[in-house]
Amino acid sequence: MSAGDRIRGMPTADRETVTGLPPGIAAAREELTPMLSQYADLCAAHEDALVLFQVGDFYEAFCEAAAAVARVCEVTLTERSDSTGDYPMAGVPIDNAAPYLESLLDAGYRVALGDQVEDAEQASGLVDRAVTEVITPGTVVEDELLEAGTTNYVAAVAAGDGGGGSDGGGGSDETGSETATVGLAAVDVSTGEFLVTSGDRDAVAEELDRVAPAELIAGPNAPDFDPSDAERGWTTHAYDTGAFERRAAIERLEPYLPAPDRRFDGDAELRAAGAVLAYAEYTQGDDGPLSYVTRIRRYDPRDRLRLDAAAQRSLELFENRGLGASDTLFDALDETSCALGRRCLERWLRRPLVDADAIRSRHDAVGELADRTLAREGLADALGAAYDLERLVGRISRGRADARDLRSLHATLAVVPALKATLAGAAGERVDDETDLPRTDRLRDLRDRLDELTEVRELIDDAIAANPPPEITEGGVIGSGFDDDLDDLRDTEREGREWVADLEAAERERTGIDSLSVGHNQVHGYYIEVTDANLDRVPDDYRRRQTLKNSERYYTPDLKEREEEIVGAAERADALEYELFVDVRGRVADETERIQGLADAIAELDALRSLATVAVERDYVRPEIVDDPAAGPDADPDAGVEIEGGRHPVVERAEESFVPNDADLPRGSIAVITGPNMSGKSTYMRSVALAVVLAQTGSFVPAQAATLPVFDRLFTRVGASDDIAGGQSTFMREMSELTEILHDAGPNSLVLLDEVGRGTATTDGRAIARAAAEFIHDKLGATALFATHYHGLTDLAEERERVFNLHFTATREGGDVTFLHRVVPGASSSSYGVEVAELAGVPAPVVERSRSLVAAETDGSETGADAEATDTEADGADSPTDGEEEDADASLREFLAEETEGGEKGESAGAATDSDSASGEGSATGLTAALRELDLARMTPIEALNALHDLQSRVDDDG
Ligand SMILES: Nc1ncnc2c1ncn2[C@@H]1O[C@H](COP(=O)(O)OP(=O)(O)OP(=O)(O)O)[C@@H](O)[C@H]1O
Repeated sequence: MSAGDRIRGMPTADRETVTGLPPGIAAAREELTPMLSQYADLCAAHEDALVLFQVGDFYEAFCEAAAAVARVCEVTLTERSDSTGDYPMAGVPIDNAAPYLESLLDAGYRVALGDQVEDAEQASGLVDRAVTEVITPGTVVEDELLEAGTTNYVAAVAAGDGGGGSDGGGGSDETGSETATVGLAAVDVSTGEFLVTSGDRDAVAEELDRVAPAELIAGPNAPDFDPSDAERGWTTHAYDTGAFERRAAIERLEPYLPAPDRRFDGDAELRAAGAVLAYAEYTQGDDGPLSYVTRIRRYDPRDRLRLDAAAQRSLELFENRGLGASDTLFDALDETSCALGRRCLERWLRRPLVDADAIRSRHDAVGELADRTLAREGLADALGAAYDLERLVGRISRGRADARDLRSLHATLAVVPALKATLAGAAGERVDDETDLPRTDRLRDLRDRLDELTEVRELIDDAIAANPPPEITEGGVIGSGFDDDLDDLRDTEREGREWVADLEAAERERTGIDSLSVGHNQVHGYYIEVTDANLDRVPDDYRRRQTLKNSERYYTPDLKEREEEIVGAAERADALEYELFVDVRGRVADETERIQGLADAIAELDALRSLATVAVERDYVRPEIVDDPAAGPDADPDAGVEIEGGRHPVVERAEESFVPNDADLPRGSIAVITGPNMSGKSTYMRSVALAVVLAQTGSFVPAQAATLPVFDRLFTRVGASDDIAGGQSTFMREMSELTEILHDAGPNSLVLLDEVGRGTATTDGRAIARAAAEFIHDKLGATALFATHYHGLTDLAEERERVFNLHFTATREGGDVTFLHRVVPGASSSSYGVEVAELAGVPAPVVERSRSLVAAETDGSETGADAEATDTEADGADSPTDGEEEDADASLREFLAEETEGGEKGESAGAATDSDSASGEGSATGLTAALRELDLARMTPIEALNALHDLQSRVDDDG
């Protein structure tokens, strides 16, 4: 579950009552004890957050906030009583806070951690506390709260000052409009990745879908997005409008990059970037700039294949709408070995490339790795040992890394030499005879970027113990031999302990008391214990420390001296270790940029290796990328999609015998695809779109051969997606998606339309489908695949130059239909809807009756047992009657209407194979009248069933 998922459905009222200062505390504010007064101050300073306040080993909340914590975290509500009154209190253990924090985030809270910031033992009076971190869905950095190998962004959107508005945020008329520029900035606080872009409202909305932030902060006058946030999986928080002001943004950005106002494309980007940084810093405890945010990357969404949310959803790139929730394209591609690679692959798939050379460069590398089995395997082994460097370096430079994190960094650096050697052909592999370097530029470049960071590795190796404890303040984190002073202290401590260890034997001998023992406890330290029976033999230099029931405990001046030496040395050693550790961590943090560079190289290498592994194991082929027609005189302006033996990358994993299909779509052409239900139309269309997405991501494609142009946008209108949450009817949603396509598609777009128009009455739907297809062909010039049950649409092939028909076939033997899943030229003649209904378990009487109605309608126009249509038949032989096009799947109502008007259907005299067709017109007409009289809207299911039963008996009687 992403952090964004967690906050869906959070009732707003809940949040309002318990963030900031709880009313119960506010009411008693004047008389609070100093500690609760400190709590009240922190709450008042964090109005949007629920404050958890450190008291000893617990994080506590009070009054209404306590009630919320108790409810959400399912902990007991207790009470704190002091001289000023009783206050409800609830707490969670600091040591095991993660699951409770997760519950609070799940419930939609932002949580401010009010930690003790001075040592309780050193403090005179009240311990100082401060908010060290505000945990929010988009800014969590705790590993326990983040999913491995994913990104977690907080984003900000800001309006520019276009429209003549003030510095505070811009003119409201302009910024609300669809064309005003909106800035978008997003940061992954756990890794430091930072993205900035801008565009009109729609472009930014689309980009937000790709970024998929866990949390969004919106500046003044920033547009509202539709559909709403909740549906898109993030939550929107208001944030200090001052942070969106131009001057404040510039000041905020200056420590990160010089002259920020010249780095961005316009004011809106600057404001969004400044605000998101302000928010990120605020959540990290306002300790100043986040030094690991070193790569602020601005980009133009047009530099990537644009895939809107509908396309991402319907192509099931990251989420599967069906039952097998993990069957997504990403899953099919993900053979990465480490979190860095996984995150990189996800980024690539969210933003496929549009530059032909950049695409080919990825294909080159994938090809080389696909050829080099040994290298692939060697890399997988080495990469499997790599930790998440991006998050590690984030923690290191935030000063939150412990010694184990540094060891993890070390372990990752330790694999770099192996990665380089493997790329250059270790294990006796022949790579490049002359250079011993990878064959492709891309892998050579990657090899150069694999920075071994030898000094950092050696520093950690020398400084940090091999198996350090999780705490960094209690010693044991620094290895021996690193610091002379520390070694001396440890020697002193060790010698002292040895002396104590020997003391028992020495004293037994000196005193002659065999039962004498030497021990230690937390309160009294070292002691010599003598039982009462031997007290007369206690020497004079023994000083009494403690009296027990049957014995006395003593110390000697020597023992005391040694003890002080041991304790002193241990304390100083712990303190020195901490200092040394912080110093080492700081020196490692100084190399943040280099470590991030290495992380990028490892990530890319793993992503490429994953693509190569998939290519080999699933038999993908390198697609040939044809140049953009604008690229030069050699480019073929019509070069379109040519796929031989293409497969659907996800469906083929579930289907044992997937049937490969070809696709030949010149640029600007429209394939109208007809065929029975369940025959494979949607799967086919998606296979083509997924081949495009895969190719532009840098992957090979599931086919025998493929030549593909570079598309810049991909649109889909696939399936009926209900939008109940968004309050839109299915048909309304369908039409708004269609609107977007008809507005924005162009010659470099690929458009998938699946059964457009089916959400409304057949006549209207058919008209809309046809008009849309004509518009796409005549005006937009986009390349399109159009699956439809409106067979009339197949006439377009005769009327328009670049429209052609494809259909899917099935065979029928007796009553059984077998889908061949094979696409062939021409249009189909049958929908086999009744057979699919039967497969789905519709009761036999209804199936039989439907069959007889269909037979009556077609009246022998079917060709026979083999339902496969010939081209002539398909492209027009099912000629319209009364000037109307005929649909093989015309609804029952339409059929009945036409039938009573006495319309004779079909001109061919071929006999239908189904025996029911013999039931003939006479009985069908009588039944029709009976059917027509039924008032379905007023019938209960039982009445309907009875009516059906009557009708059936009449058929039997007639029969
Ligand atoms: N090429 C293929 N090889 C094998 N099985 C396939 C193939 N294409 C589709 N299928 C199987 O057939 C099922 C139905 O396919 P699909 O949803 O594409 O049909 P459709 O023609 O779009 O149906 P409808 O018109 O009802 O929407 C798929 O779930 C898949 O299991």
